[in-house]
This record gives sequence, structure tokens and C-alpha cells, in this order.
Amino acid sequence: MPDTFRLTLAQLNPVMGDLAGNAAKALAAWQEGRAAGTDYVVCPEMFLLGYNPQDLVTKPALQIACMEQLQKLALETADGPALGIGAPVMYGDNLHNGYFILFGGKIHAQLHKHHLPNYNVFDEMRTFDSGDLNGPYVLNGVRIGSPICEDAWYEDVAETLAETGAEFLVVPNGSPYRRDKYDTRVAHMVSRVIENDMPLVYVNMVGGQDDQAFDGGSFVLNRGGKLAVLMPVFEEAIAHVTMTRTDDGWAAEPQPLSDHPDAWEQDYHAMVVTLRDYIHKSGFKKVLLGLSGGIDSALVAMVAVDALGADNVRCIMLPSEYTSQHSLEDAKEIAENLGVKYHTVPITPARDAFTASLAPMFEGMAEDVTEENIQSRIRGTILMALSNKFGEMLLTTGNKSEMATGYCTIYGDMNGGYNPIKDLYKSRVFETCRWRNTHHRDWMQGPEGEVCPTRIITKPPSAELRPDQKDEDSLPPYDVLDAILTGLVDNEQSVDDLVAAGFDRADVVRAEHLLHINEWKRYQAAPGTRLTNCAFWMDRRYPIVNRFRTGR
Ligand SMILES: Nc1ncnc2c1ncn2[C@@H]1O[C@H](COP(=O)(O)OP(=O)(O)OC[C@H]2O[C@@H]([n+]3cccc(C(=O)O)c3)[C@H](O)[C@@H]2O)[C@@H](O)[C@H]1O
Ligand SMILES: Nc1ncnc2c1ncn2[C@@H]1O[C@H](COP(=O)(O)OP(=O)(O)OP(=O)(O)O)[C@@H](O)[C@H]1O
Ligand SMILES: NC(=O)CC[C@H](N)C(=O)O
Repeated sequence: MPDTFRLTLAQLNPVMGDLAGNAAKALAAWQEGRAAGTDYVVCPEMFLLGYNPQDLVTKPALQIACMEQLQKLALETADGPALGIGAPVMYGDNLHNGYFILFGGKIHAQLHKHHLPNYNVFDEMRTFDSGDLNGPYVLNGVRIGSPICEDAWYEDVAETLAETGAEFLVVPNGSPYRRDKYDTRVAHMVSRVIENDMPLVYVNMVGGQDDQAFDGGSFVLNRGGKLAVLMPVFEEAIAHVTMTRTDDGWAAEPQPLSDHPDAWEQDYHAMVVTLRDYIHKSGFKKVLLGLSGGIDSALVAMVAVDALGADNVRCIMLPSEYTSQHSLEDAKEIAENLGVKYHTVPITPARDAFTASLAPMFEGMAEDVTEENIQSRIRGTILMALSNKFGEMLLTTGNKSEMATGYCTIYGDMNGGYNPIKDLYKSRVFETCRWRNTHHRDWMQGPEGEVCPTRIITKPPSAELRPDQKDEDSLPPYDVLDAILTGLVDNEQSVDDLVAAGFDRADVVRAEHLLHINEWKRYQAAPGTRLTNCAFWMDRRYPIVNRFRTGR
């Protein structure tokens, strides 16, 4: 019976569907583990394919390709430590979220996820069958139990593993970020450790996949729930961990813990990582955006530069007769601070042409939102033309308050492929800009210091689509609006709940009305970084036609 067991935790970033590329990453981690004298290299859940694969896993050709790649990987890792890696598998007539332990050139053990998450962004019951409860597998004489991600959020899987002789738990995960998610994970894992009186190794994925950020932050808990290892967030990392058998069971040798940043930093990092990975994994290098001198586009520009580098970001000011002098100055200043390519393309000639073309049909009619939206659509058209010509993806800049209330123009400022601030309420947009002005980290490609001019943060928001327009002419002040929207959207509260909490009934009824009548806009909106438990994309699936209201 060995007295030590070495694990290599491979906290890596897969590319969805790139089976050969993901296998190569796993192999490189395995080689590193072998060089370090490890017994077992642990990759995250579904690492061979990427997570969350949704309906992609139901394609038979994909299932076959995964098995072929897995067999190849087993042969490539025949001579050395075991490799754990997740992949989908057909077993009889059932499709499982599987985890494979490759050892000695073969599939040494195969596990099937039992608890299939089916809430928020997850709908694994749509694609996978639930596996039977697994017993432990044996590696170098040590009995290891592996609940697969959601399996470890319940008591029964770990309990069965403990009862059937597991000596410690190794949990592979594809656990996406949301604000404060780490605390939730640790709370669940500590429960498993205490209930079963054994250490637990938690290996998470990193990187961006569409709207979701996988934040890594893998860790090891010793008996009693004491944190022995904590890996960095949002970055690929490998950790070698030595487990030692003691009189009281196994214990992981403690290591210096990585910093675990606060929610402001993690949100910002999630936006940077998801944008970077969405762009690169989609085969792009560069982006562009309309830079208005307002705060939303300022924040998107900062995130883009931190994600991709200033050389890969182009910003365009598209002034009209309503564009203020301070907007022209502020846009130029932040562009210079960031070091991006910056151009000015006036929209007046195009607007005049539209006005002339529409004049016969609009004769005798007053100007209204139609004319406002034409400006936005001219900007959207020019920006898409630049995107086509230069091969740069257009970023869109609507914050969560705007996405909730439809305060944005379809086929206008909503044009674009990705929106990093989509799940940030406007109040958090202000705070995030302040945070970025006072914090700089190694993973940011942009400059440090006060990148966002203070005036952009302090001036009242305006779409500048008509004279002296302010957002607060159309919407309640953002601190009030955002609190109401948090209640309606994130907490599923009713109008009465929010009135009881002290909000003005008219404001709440209006916010609820805007929220529901703009469902259609959100169906047509670009994907963007998920930061909360209720982001507009997969977390919240409402019908478009819907007359239900909680208050009038
Ligand atoms: N359920 C539904 N399904 C499909 N289509 C639906 C629909 N309901 C309305 N529509 C259509 O949608 C159209 C109205 O939507 P839309 O054209 O977007 O226009 P709308 O939402 O009326 O106006 C855009 C608003 O966004 C504001 N804004 C704020 C910040 C920035 C910007 C900017 O652009 O830079 C704009 C702007 O001031 C204005 O108040 C209607 O003409 C109607 O045909
Ligand atoms: N004059 C402009 N030049 C370039 N892009 C613009 C201009 N006006 C609007 N846009 C684009 O349309 C988006 C929506 O405008 P909106 O007014 O909502 O945002 P903002 O100007 O960035 O911030 P704020 O709402 O705080 O003023 C902008 O973020 C920007 O990408
Ligand atoms: N992949 C999964 O099973 C994810 C669900 C899990 N409870 C999590 O978010 O961490």
C-alpha cells in the first residue's frame, strides 16, 4: 500500500469541438505530470469536447469521433501516469456525460454522471441519460471516488463512493462563473468532505465559451474542510499535489494559496476572458466599436484592449449634429489613453440622404423616435461596413439595464457580434470603470492608471439622438431602475413585492412593462458575458408573446 499519491490538476481551457486540440492539451499536461512523477493527471469534465456542448453531443458522428480520439489518447499515454478526462459516451442506448480514466494504454475505468443539472444555463437532461451510482476506481493501489461536477452538489454520490471504499474524492468540473459562485462551490464541497471525512480535489475548467466564463479556481480540501491548495482564477494552470497517507487517512500537502480576487475584479476578468476567447475561438483577431464619449462604449473599449491588445481594437466616433463637444473630447481622450486606432466618420451626409429619401412619405409628420433610430442605424451600417472591409468583429455595448428595458435600437446600436457588458447593470458599469481606473493586473493588456476620463463617469448618460436628450428623460434614475430590475429579473419578484420594498408603483409597473415588451429584442441581441445567475440568454427563457403582468 503506497503512502503517497501524486496528482496533477490540469486547469485548462478547451475549444469546443476541437477534439484533437483538446487531446493535445491534455497530453501536454500528462507529459508535465509524468515529468513531475505524478500518479494521476486530472482534466476537467467533458474536456475532450468542451463544455457546455448542448445539442452537439447528440450527433452520432461526434460521439464516434470522441471515442476515436479517446482511444488514441489512451495509447499515447500508455507509458506513465493515469489520465482522467471527460467525454460524451454512448453506453447501450444511453448517452452519458462520461469521465474516463486512461491507464496502461486502455480505458481503465469509465464513469457516468448521475445528477444532470437542469437549471439556469444547464439543460443536461435534454441531452444526457443519468448514469448509475459509481464505485471507486483503483490507481496504484489507491481507491479514488469521482463524482462528476453536479454529482458533488448532492450527498448521495459521494456517500456511495465512501461506503464502497473510496479513500478520497477527485471531482472533475465544468463549472461556469457567476458572481460569488466560488463560495457556493466551496460550501458544497466542504459538506462532502465533512460528511465522508475524506479530502476532496476539485478540478475546474477555465476560459470562455460563448456567454459563459469558466473561472478555474480549482482547489483541494483536507479533512475538516481545510483549504490546502487554491489555484488561480480564469487562467490555465497546472498544480502537482502530493497526498500522504496518515493514521487518520489521506492528507494533501498544503501549498501557498493563489489570490482569490473580489467580485469586481472577477467580473472584469470574466468579461476580458470571454471576449478574448469568443474572438479567438471564432477565428478573429481584431474588433471594432463605436466610441461615443459615453460610459458604455468606454468600458467596452477598455475590456477589448485588456483582452486583445490595443493593436487589435479600432474605435470610431460617428458624430451627428447632436454630438456634444465633451463627447468628441472624451472619446478622443480615452482612445488616446488606450492607444487604439481611432477614426471619425460623421453621419450627417448619410442622415441627410435618408431624410431626403423619406421626405415624400413623411410629409406633414412630426419628428419622433424614427429619426433618432435612423441615426443609430446609420452608425450600425457604417460599423458593419468597416467590420466587413477590415475583417474585424463589431462589439455591441448595451448594458443590462438597457437590454432589460429595450433602451437600444434594433439593427442600430444593437448591431454586433459580442457584448461583454450585457449582464452588467448600468450602476455597475460606472463602478467598474472606477475600479479599472484604480486597479491594474498582469493579465490586462491595456495601460495602467486613469484610463477612463473622470468626466465620462460623472456626466449624465445620454444617447445624443436629439437635442439635450438624457437617459433619465425616458427611464427612472439608474440606481432606482437597477434595483427594480434586479427584483423583477434576478429575483423574480412581483410589482407588489417591490412596492412593499418601497419603490414607486408607477416606476415598477413601467419597468415590468418594458421588460416584457422587449423580450423580442433580446432574442435578436448578440451574446455577451454571463456574470450573474440570471443573465439574458440561457438563464432566463421567457416567451416573446406574453400578456402576464404581476401588477398594473
Ligand atoms: N414584439 C415585437 N416583435 C417584433 N418587432 C417588434 C415588436 N415590438 C415592437 N417591434 C418593432 O420594433 C420597432 C421599435 O424598436 P426600435 O426600432 O429598436 O425602436 P424603439 O425601441 O422604439 O426606440 C429605441 C429607443 O432606444 C433608445 N436608445 C437608447 C440608447 C442608445 C440608443 C442608440 O440607438 O444609440 C437608443 C432611443 O432613444 C429610443 O428610445 C417598432 O417599429 C416595431 O415594428
Ligand atoms: N457619436 C457616436 N459615435 C460612435 N458611436 C456611437 C455614437 N453614439 C452612439 N454610439 C454607439 O451606440 C452605443 C449606444 O449609445 P449609448 O448612448 O447607449 O451608450 P454610450 O454613449 O456608450 O453611453 P451612455 O449611455 O452612458 O452615454 C454607444 O455605446 C456606441 O457604441
Ligand atoms: N457541469 C455541471 O454539472 C455544472 C453544475 C454545477 N452545479 C456547477 O455549476 O458547478
